[in-house]
Amino acid sequence: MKALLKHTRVSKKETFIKVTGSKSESNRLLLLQALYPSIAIKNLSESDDTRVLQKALQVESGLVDVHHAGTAMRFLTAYFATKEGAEITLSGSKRMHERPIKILVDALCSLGASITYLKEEGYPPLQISGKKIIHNQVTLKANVSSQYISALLLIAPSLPHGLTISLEGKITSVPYIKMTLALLDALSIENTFKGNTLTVHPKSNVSQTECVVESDWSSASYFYSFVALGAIPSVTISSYSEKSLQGDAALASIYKELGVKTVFNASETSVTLSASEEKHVTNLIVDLANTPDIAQTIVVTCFGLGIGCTLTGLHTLKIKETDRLSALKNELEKFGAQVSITNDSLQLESCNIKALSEKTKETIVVDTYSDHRMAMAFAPLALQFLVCMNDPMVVTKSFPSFWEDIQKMGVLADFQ
Ligand SMILES: O=C(O)C1=C[C@@H](OP(=O)(O)O)[C@@H](O)[C@H](O)C1
Ligand SMILES: C=C(OP(=O)(O)O)C(=O)O
Repeated sequence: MKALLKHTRVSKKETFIKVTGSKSESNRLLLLQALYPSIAIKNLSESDDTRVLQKALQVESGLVDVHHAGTAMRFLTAYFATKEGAEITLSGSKRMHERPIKILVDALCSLGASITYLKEEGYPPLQISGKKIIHNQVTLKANVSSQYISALLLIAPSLPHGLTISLEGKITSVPYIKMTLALLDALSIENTFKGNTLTVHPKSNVSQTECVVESDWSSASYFYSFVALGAIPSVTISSYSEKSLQGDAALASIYKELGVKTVFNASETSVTLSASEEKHVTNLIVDLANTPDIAQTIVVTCFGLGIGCTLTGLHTLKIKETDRLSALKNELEKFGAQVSITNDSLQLESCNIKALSEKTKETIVVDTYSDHRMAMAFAPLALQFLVCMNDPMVVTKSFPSFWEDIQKMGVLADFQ
């Protein structure tokens, strides 16, 4: 399937959008709910990744296919490995079988788990026989993916002696680790994070607790981009609060530099994004090691504004849904951008975007590489170029109503 993106008129009145719950918070809470059924969850994410995890948690033996869902793959590996009696084949999409998992598998096996590789060593699919784990000390590398660490933290309180995790190397995507710990705190599960050591105490039950998931900040990034590129003067999105567990809430300060003002409406738990009077910077320099999922949105916004950017801390992008650094370079160059990449950074040169969009008469076909964020990050360029999106339904991985919601931003997807 393809989608021809049409730029339509929008009413200048303020518009409102309800965004589904954070997929990171939802997936953590679902895992914890499987361990402690007294937890109730509100505003659960409607993403494919959350649905896949929810369904997988019902399975006791046999095949579980998580498709493209990275957190589901990593969290379920730890969950099934420590669930006595579980006999599971855990597989995923072709890309999932290229996303490394050895660091987590080695950590679990050192604790006494039984996990074997069914194809290539270090990668899914996995054969897991759930065991009672009595060890409580583990060491692992922390510079590849924080998901391995969150996976261990989530099952840690269910182990008879809890778990002490020693992290080696520079810790990546730290806010996601802090989110996991904050959710344990919310359930009164004792934990500490000191230097490179994480400790979680055992907990046999959790009292009845209702957890309300904040809406997804990574999904909010696309509205920031639309506002920055002048789609609409202002949009209010819910349900968000100033004190967030999600690292991607850093969007508010990053997009201040890109000309978008953020106002939190505390009583309505919403946030209003509007074009600010302050001019945007002419070159954006930002380290995204804490917020890898908004890299694609930011670079495309900078291109749409005609400004340059230097993004660093991108070492995890190569092992996500696709190699996001190469994908960004390939697709931005189709629009006439000048992009250079290394293993952990991206540099975009400034350009005369008005001249570029006026002289480009042909439709630019954007490939999405089975990556929801490629489709969503590039969609705002339909305000300036004729864009045709290949495989547009990839968005359902995190944001199923994306194409419907962006009609309010003046972009209509004509599916063909
Ligand atoms: O724990 C999580 O919910 C996530 C952690 C991050 O992964 P890495 O730690 O691999 O960067 C992020 O990119 C992913 O979308 C969600
Ligand atoms: C990287 C992502 O997800 P995951 O690693 O969970 O597949 C993402 O949603 O951008």
